[in-house]
Amino acid sequence: AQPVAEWLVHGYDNAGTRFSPLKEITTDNVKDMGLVWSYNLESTRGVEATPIVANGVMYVSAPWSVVHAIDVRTGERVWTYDPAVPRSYAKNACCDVVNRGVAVHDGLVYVGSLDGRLIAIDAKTGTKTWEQDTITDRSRPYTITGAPRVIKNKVIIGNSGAEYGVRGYITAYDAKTGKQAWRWFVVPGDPSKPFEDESMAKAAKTWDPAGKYWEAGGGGTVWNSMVFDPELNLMYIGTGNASPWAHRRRSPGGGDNLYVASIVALDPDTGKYVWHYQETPADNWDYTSTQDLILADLKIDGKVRKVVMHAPKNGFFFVIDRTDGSFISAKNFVPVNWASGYDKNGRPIELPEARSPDQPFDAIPGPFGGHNWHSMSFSPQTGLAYFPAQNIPLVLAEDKKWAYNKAQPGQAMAGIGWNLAMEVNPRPPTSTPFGRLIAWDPVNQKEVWRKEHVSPWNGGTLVTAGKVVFQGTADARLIAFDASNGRELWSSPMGTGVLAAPISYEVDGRQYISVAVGWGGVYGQTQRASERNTPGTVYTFALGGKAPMPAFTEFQRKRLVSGVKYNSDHVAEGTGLYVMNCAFCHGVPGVDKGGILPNLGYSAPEVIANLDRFVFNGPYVPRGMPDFTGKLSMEEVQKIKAFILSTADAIRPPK
Ligand SMILES: O=C(O)c1cc(C(=O)O)c2c(n1)C(=O)C(=O)c1cc(C(=O)O)[nH]c1-2
Ligand SMILES: [Ca+2]
Repeated sequence: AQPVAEWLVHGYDNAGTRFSPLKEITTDNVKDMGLVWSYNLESTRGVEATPIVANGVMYVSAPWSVVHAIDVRTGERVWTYDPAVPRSYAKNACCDVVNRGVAVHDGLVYVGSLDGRLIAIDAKTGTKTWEQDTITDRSRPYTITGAPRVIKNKVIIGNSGAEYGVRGYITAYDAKTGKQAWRWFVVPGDPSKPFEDESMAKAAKTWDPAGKYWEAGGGGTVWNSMVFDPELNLMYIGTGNASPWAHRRRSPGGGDNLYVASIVALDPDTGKYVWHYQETPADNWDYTSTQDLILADLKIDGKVRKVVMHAPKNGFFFVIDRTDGSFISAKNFVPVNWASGYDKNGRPIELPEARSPDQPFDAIPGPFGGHNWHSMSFSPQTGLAYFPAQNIPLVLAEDKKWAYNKAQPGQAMAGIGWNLAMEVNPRPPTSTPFGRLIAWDPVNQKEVWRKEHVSPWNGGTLVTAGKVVFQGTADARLIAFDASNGRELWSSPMGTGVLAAPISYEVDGRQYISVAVGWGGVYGQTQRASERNTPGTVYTFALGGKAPMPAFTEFQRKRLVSGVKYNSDHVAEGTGLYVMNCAFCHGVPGVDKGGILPNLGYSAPEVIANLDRFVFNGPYVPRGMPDFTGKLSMEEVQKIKAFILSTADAIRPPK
């Protein structure tokens, strides 16, 4: 049993509940909470880390996988460790240069670096003890954004890259020495070569080799969730979407494509596959199952069941038997238009229009998910799970011209190295965006309360024995809710939009709430819901805290670009080129407000006039922008310019 006082593991405990048993802060007195200290993470990109607090020190990772050690009594820096990720590597990260946190075990702090290394740092001194390259194939754009976990003296890490085309796997290393203990691949490799294990031979039967799925890697990356049941001696992971997204392109003859979009149970000693439950068979919509898993024992139909709970991107809340992976129940927690429900065997009942070869589909939830990685919590007191639900509209249509890794004219997303085999937004979406906090009863599979927020992309949650739920929001607040009914009890402004989950811990008999804040992640690259743009900061609160808030920085909106000549005949073609090559980082010119990356509608006229100088081996390549040399022609850049300029003209208020 861990001391209740600290926050030693990513999800608070092995079960990943994010339920703190501390109860000095209650629904009655939370209104008296104030700031105790704040700490500058010196960053401008998404902060997604759950801090770890061990022996009075907070270990938290910032963008670019930089680790900060902070004295929780004073908020002062103990040390920082920068793994010196080459900034040019950012082009390989689909969703910002984020890091979801460190693991701490036996005097060492573990971080996965964006460029794929696992590093052990001395917790006292902040110096490196060992480092391992976790990447099996350096010719592919693998990244790491997830937090490592330590299970039975092994430190375990997965990776990312399924939008680009990689083969997902996880690896365990001896926590002390860094020596590799085991590795489990999520999807099969080239079937003409020997399979790594039996589970891969079994999985290969669910892929059609005519799709040469191994060329694009197959996907199934493990980039977020990992929990552990010591009694059953099983660890559980959630696996990501397939590479490429379009099922017909990677597996033309059909097949479920194991083990993508699944919950998988592994033996933590050997890495051997034990069971799986696939939440989205034959995924076609980027429905990753990497969202936080939570283990609990729930009384269902009069019987206590050992379950794993999950609210993945696909919009259904799952309750699965964690002893053997058998299906208990699934119910949609947001509106869903790809499936009408799940049958008693746990298979989705798909709606036919969801996989049309010819028609664009405005999937609900869209590829950003009905729930993304933002952490879920579960209170055994209320029996409720708390998580941010959302919809972010995006229309997809199968890309018939797709071929792996070939930047050919008209091939969607090839210029940025993505292999989706999908065209994005071939027509404008009609579904409605929303973001809300949901309190969900997993036994009865129903929503108990909700709180609507002003925007999607809100922060993860913490729930405490004081019956308070804490959540940060996209519009830059930290809010306390009554866990039973969702009543808002307290809130504080934050320096910018919040993504990560708060934590709670006790030092010298006092309960603290901390949250690491920095807007970004995939949605935050292009959009924002707050006018604040303060650098990444850790805020720490307690009852009676009286420290002043640090000064907040305002987001500086520039002027809509104007005064550059363009040919309006180019706009139509420029629109498609812009969406395929620019939109994922820079958003819709002038319409999206600009997230953490510049919105090109607000560029200086000189930048747009000379756009080719930025696009072809430009000044931002060393900072992570892709180089479009050989992927776009000079004429195509002229067309992209016309789209940016005409959009700015279209939304400019009349004089
Ligand atoms: O398939 C992958 O390997 C992968 C990786 C990541 C990541 O590492 O951040 C994300 C996603 N997919 C993804 O689909 C997604 O929606 C997403 C959001 C975020 C984020 O940090 O905001 N990361 C990722
Ligand atoms: Ca993905």
